[in-house]
This record gives sequence, structure tokens and C-alpha cells, in this order.
Amino acid sequence: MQNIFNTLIDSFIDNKVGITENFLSVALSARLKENLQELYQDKQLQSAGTGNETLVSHDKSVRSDMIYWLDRKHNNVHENSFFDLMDSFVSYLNSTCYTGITGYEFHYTRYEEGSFYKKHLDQFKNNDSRQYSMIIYLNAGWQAIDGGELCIHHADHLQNISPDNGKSVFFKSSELVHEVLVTNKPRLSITGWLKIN
Ligand SMILES: O=C(O)CCC(=O)C(=O)O
Ligand SMILES: [Fe+2]
Repeated sequence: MQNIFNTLIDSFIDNKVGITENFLSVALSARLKENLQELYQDKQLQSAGTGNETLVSHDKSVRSDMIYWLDRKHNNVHENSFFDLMDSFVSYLNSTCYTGITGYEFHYTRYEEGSFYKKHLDQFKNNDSRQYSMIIYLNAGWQAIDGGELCIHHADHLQNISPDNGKSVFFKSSELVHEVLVTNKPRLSITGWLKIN
């Protein structure tokens, strides 16, 4: 795994956006996707809000995805495999980059056909605990015509990233404005934040 972690961290240091293919093995990404599909069929996903806990609005003109918060307390073997992987990534990141991450939060995300998330920053205005944003995609066989790219707004250019199966993207939550372009197919992912405090 260290090679994959290094690819993510090195590309983050070089380009402000870390990207690695195969952050998830094919097997783990298939299990997570199946778990997410089951939760969706059981109507366990909820409309995502914007803003922090005290100020959540469900503004569908800003974002129209549906989410499910992962939690070790669910005792779900797939969620726990994902958390085991994140624990090893966070300890590697902390030991190599002195990032001081003390926690994280992750949710499953589903964007229906026609959904998007308009330009935003991930760090809340009144709470800086979210330090790094991390997204891991669960979409086998994604094609350019499917849309749904993550579009990062750099100072002098736009960077479009296709949500390919097993790929992970990593960037500073306070720095990079980004958006999810309209998807033409259901688009699945795990989205989260590495936190301090
Ligand atoms: O799914 C993505 O590519 C990005 C999602 C995002 O920006 C967010 O949930 O804050
Ligand atoms: Fe975001």
C-alpha cells in the first residue's frame, strides 16, 4: 500500500491535488459499491446538506447528492475494511508529513443522473477542523460522455478529474474551490475529510 499512499502524497505536494488510481483494490471497491447499492435500495441515503451542523440547508440548487455517514459502530464488515485502510493512510500521512490528523469523517455518496455540486470550499467558515478532503470513486467503466467530473478551480486553470473506479483524490479543504459537474449516470463515491481537534 505504501506505493499507492506515496503516489497520492507526492502528487498532492507537486500539484496541490493528489491523485492515485487503485487506492481501493478491485475487490474492496466492488464490496463497498454493493454495500452502498443495498443501502440505497433500503432507502438509507439522505439528501445532503450544505454548511455545518448548526446551519444545514438542503439547497438542491447547490448540491443534489444523497449521502450515508459511515461509522464503525455499524459493525459492517465493508465499512470497517474501509476504515482500516484509512487508519493506515492517516498514520502514514502523519508519520511522513507531520500533518497531526486526529480524526476523520466519511460518507457514501450517490449522485443521480442530472445531479451536481456547485463551486464550493469544503472547510466551514466557523470551524477549521476539516484539513484535507478525500474522495474515492466507485464507478467501473466510467466514460467521458458520462460527465460527472470533479472540476478543481486552480488560480490559472481548471482541472477535470474523471470519477474512475478505485481512484482517490486528496487536497487541502481550505484552499481549493471545486465542483462536481452534472453527471449523466448515477455516480458513486466515498467522500470525507481528515480532521484536527
Ligand atoms: O465527489 C466529488 O468528486 C467531490 C464531492 C465534493 O466536493 C464534496 O462532497 O464536498
Ligand atoms: Fe467538496
